[in-house]
Amino acid sequence: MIQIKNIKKTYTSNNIRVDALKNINLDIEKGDFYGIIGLSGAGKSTLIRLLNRLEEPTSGEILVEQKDILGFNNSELQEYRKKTGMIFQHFNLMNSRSVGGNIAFALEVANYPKEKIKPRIIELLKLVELEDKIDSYPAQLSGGQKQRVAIARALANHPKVLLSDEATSALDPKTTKNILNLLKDIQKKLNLTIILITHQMEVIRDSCNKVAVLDGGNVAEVGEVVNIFSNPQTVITQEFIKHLIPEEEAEVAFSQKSGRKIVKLSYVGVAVDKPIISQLVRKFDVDISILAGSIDKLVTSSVGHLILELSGEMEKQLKSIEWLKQNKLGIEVLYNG
Ligand SMILES: Nc1ncnc2c1ncn2[C@@H]1O[C@H](COP(=O)(O)OP(=O)(O)OP(=O)(O)O)[C@@H](O)[C@H]1O
Repeated sequence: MIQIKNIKKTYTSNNIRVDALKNINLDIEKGDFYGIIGLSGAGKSTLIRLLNRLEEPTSGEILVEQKDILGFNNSELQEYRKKTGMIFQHFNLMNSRSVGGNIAFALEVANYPKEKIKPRIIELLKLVELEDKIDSYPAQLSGGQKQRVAIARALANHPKVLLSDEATSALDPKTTKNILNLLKDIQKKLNLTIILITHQMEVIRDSCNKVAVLDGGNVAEVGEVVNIFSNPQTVITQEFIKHLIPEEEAEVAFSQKSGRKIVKLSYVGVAVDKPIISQLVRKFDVDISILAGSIDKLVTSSVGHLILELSGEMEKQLKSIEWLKQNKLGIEVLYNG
């Protein structure tokens, strides 16, 4: 649905040159909930601003449904923007207008038929479960409610794509989950493609099926969230994931003893059900202690991590590790005692 090809963006101000995006290639399919994660300065906002043409790239191509959006004339661009909704970290609501008035604005500028505006507002407020707030003003709403209004406004003109620029970053964890659940529901109901940028891996975990990790203007890693979570390839991705499970590291540091090995197993989906530990004990006569464990419930599957301490004869420990590798479980030796 969206192809980003060889995109480069260089800013130059006061003779200082910043290569914000160096060479970005991404393929976003219809119906994806596509996450773009990166540290501050990685180029996330620049990329999303290119997608709705608030910025122009220095070079490269962006195709949306096979159309080159960089070649659009004014009326094509206007039409494209109608079909591309956007939500922001700070909601960007007009304080002088009521909830209904904020949504009406998006419809008015798109020349929506006057008599259909009120029914459309009611329909949108039902979708975001805020029908009773139609006459309230933004100042009377919580952060989560404001973001719901912003979502309703972004959907007013039946967009095909919704761009979310750190839309949950100003919200507490519980409200963040509510908003992500709402976005997932809406995506299914309306068959939307959502592109979400964030600096939080838990947001990716709780909402996206695919993710691109940006680092210094490049794509460090890209793929299905389940693959990236179970087997992150780059240090930057490993760091993002590590932040979700800090307590495991403390356990490992605390448990290091000579003659024992500590391994981390990663397994996906159905592998969660396999009796791995009992098989290991029976086959190799090793002793196993579980130091830590977690299951990340992703949108498409689950990824489990187990941190095990192996003890007993060294040869049996080594054979156990070999067997785990052969069984195609992700295995990393964290401590080689
Ligand atoms: N208008 C601009 N003029 C000059 N440099 C800019 C401009 N906008 C962004 N940059 C620079 O481009 C780089 C990427 O910025 P961008 O805002 O895209 O990153 P980001 O990943 O969204 O960061 P954050 O999470 O902090 O918003 C940064 O070095 C930033 O300073």
